[in-house]
Amino acid sequence: MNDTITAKREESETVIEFDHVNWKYADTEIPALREIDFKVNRGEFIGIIGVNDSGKTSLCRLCNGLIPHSFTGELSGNVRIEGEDVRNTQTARLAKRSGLVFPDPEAQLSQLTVFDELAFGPANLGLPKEEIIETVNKVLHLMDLDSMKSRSPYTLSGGEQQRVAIASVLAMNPALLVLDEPTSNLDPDGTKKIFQTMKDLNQNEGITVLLVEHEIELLAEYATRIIVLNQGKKLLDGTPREVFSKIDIFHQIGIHVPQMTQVSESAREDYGLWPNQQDPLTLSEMIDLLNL
Ligand SMILES: Nc1ncnc2c1ncn2[C@@H]1O[C@H](COP(=O)(O)OP(=O)(O)OP(=O)(O)O)[C@@H](O)[C@H]1O
Repeated sequence: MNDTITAKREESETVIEFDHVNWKYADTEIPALREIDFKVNRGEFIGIIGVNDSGKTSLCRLCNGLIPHSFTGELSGNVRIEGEDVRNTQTARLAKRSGLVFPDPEAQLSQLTVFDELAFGPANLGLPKEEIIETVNKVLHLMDLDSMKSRSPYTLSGGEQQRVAIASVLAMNPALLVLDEPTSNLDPDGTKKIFQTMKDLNQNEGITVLLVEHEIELLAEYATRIIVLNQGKKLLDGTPREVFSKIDIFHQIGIHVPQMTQVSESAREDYGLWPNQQDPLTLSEMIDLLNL
């Protein structure tokens, strides 16, 4: 790896910027995304929430140039990844800046061994062999996959396959990791492990994370910022505490807030408890609130 994944990047603070973005697929009437406007700073861990069809996957596709390069439709506004406009930049070049992980890891795997899977992207970029080997070994170690490097990715469990899919994206040394419902096929343990891996990559390796998820409790615990999409529009954007305090809005759009927040709000509304306290987001915050 030229600049290893642990090395500090010199580039600007903004990793990705959506500037009044509208997107409509060619064969549809209603735009999938409308007036989407936000910036992601280096080091953020962003959770994206929304009901079905709210535009989450479309937003992910814009984050690495799949839209507009692999989908036809109408795009207005600008998406810039580390300053480069996705419209004018080849997807191979964008892949070095922003990596996308899909819900179904198997669909993302294609090689005979885990090692080859990780080497595939860097090899396509034409990197020298020694550099590829060094990079792959580093990422295998980082993702705790050393013992599996000679195995076929198809013989691994769902959680292991998802780690390989993430590792193969990391081997491209992106500044931004975009994950579209990566835990949708995993059990609770596998899901928690993916969240913990994301936290480690974010905090220890400086990788900016944008994670589409339905796991509200885990997002409340791990994300530094939450964006809520609804009908293709950005409805809420703020820290988990700011966003999940809008309980009425969550009820309206049909998404639940963290259980502890809901219980705390009911306790205040129905029993007049802790009238001036902030609602907790997690169990440990609830324990603090109860002075246990
Ligand atoms: N390839 C496509 N061609 C045409 N329309 C599409 C395509 N992909 C998505 N759409 C439409 O765009 C809108 C937003 O879909 P998108 O998949 O981005 O939402 P989502 O929030 O990820 O949904 P889900 O949670 O169900 O995956 C929907 O109306 C969907 O039908």
